[in-house]
Amino acid sequence: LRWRHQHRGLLKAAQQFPGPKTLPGLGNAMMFMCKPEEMVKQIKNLFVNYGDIVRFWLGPDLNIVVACPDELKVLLTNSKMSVKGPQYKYMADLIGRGLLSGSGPEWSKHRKIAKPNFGKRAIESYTPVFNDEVSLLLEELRRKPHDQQFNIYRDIVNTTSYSVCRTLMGLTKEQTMNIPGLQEIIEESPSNYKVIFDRMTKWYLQIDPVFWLTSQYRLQKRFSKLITIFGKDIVKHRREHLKNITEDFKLEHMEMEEDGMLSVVDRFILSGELDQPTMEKEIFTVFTASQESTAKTASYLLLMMAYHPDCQEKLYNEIKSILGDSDRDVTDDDLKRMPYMEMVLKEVARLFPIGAILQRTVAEDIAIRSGYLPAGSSMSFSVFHLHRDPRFWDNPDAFDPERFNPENTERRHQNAYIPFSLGPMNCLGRSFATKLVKTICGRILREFEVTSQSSYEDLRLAIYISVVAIGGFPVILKKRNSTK
Ligand code: HEM
Repeated sequence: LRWRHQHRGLLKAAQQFPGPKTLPGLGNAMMFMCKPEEMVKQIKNLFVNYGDIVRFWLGPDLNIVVACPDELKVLLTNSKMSVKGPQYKYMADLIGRGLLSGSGPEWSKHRKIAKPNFGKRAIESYTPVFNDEVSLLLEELRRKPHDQQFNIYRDIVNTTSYSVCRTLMGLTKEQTMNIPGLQEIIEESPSNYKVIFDRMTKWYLQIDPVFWLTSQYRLQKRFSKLITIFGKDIVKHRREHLKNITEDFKLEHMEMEEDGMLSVVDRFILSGELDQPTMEKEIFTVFTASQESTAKTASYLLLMMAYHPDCQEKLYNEIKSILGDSDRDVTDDDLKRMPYMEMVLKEVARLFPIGAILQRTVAEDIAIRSGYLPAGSSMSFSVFHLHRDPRFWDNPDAFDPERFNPENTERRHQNAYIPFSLGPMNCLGRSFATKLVKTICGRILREFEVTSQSSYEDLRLAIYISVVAIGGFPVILKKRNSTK
């Protein structure tokens, strides 16, 4: 009763929006007590049954789900919306309250420090490392038994992880190979994302003493130790490296707006703004935000090519016309001349967004349609559902890169496509990810034809923070005759 009295403003404001019936104490939390695969359907039903601005309660948290793209754009670009939602606190155990799950002065300071490494000039400087890592990947793929199906994500995620360590972290190849626990971190990351998502969606796991009794907690604790050691090792290497760099060089490069001569870790150290534990968490944040997302996107792209041989043929012809028959490095110029690759990647990011459901805290009342989002509530949005909303996409579940040809791009709803989110909290690594995915896929598809024993209709998806392919990424690679 006291809670109802204290929050009467929020309760009253909630009445502006339609939504499902609530249970005392739990609100609508039971809605998410389902298999992850069913969650996609549950959320869709909300929009079908209640329209495109819907309220639901996760215990005491009022969530307003906005599914109309124009309103979403206005909201996401509003500075009153630059606070991450309450569900991000379950990420904070592993990654702290900084770049990815934080808000306010700490988030903005860290984002500003890291930003030069994601500018155009910095991204250009990563070309040799990306290509070197993809060459190693190709060697690995050439060794795969002929005609055998395998989960290509497992190979690609090593490439993306090593690429991140050798660019954003500033490590050498040898240092990367010797980071303690790196392989375990790569392998255990997916189950740890699932723990975070389970806590976000299962009300009983949000009660700390209950969570502490679970095997998920033990898994998270073990993982937390691994990432601390990982962060410490990287900081140690970079502190040693920085001892040999002149002060003038450091000053000059710290001031540049776009620059890859210092790594993100160097910038964290030189800024003097982060203490050691915060730095370790931010290092893991950068690592985890980048290696899994790019590996998954590249794997989805290759799987879609296996499922859609006509698209693969078109893409192969484009790649071959630019790279020819030799296994040479892919440059920025090459990538600029691959418009079909761009269309395919956009379609992949439409169907399988990495940030599937996102949330912001409403810091002050914000007008929306004839009402307002009340301060203290959360605004949630499902990028997954927006990208498959039949109001904005014909035959939305079909894979069709032609949606993104210049003519159709002109015609489609501009705000209904937000794979990297929007506004001040949009993705920092967009150009990094796009280039790495294209380099990986361009060189694999030039050398191999990709097929699969399964088909697009067999693909089963679930949402655990990002969109997960339940059966993995099963492909068969066949070397093309013309490649050397
Ligand atoms: C295809 C790959 C990627 C996709 C689709 C993607 C997508 C996203 C999305 C949707 C967000 C918004 C999250 C939110 O609002 O809660 C985000 C945030 C972020 N991403 Fe990415 N991302 C990708 C790759 C990367 C890479 C390579 C990095 C490199 C470090 C990165 C770093 C970040 C960071 C730091 C944020 C937090 C931004 C902030 O809140 O200020 N991402 N990303």
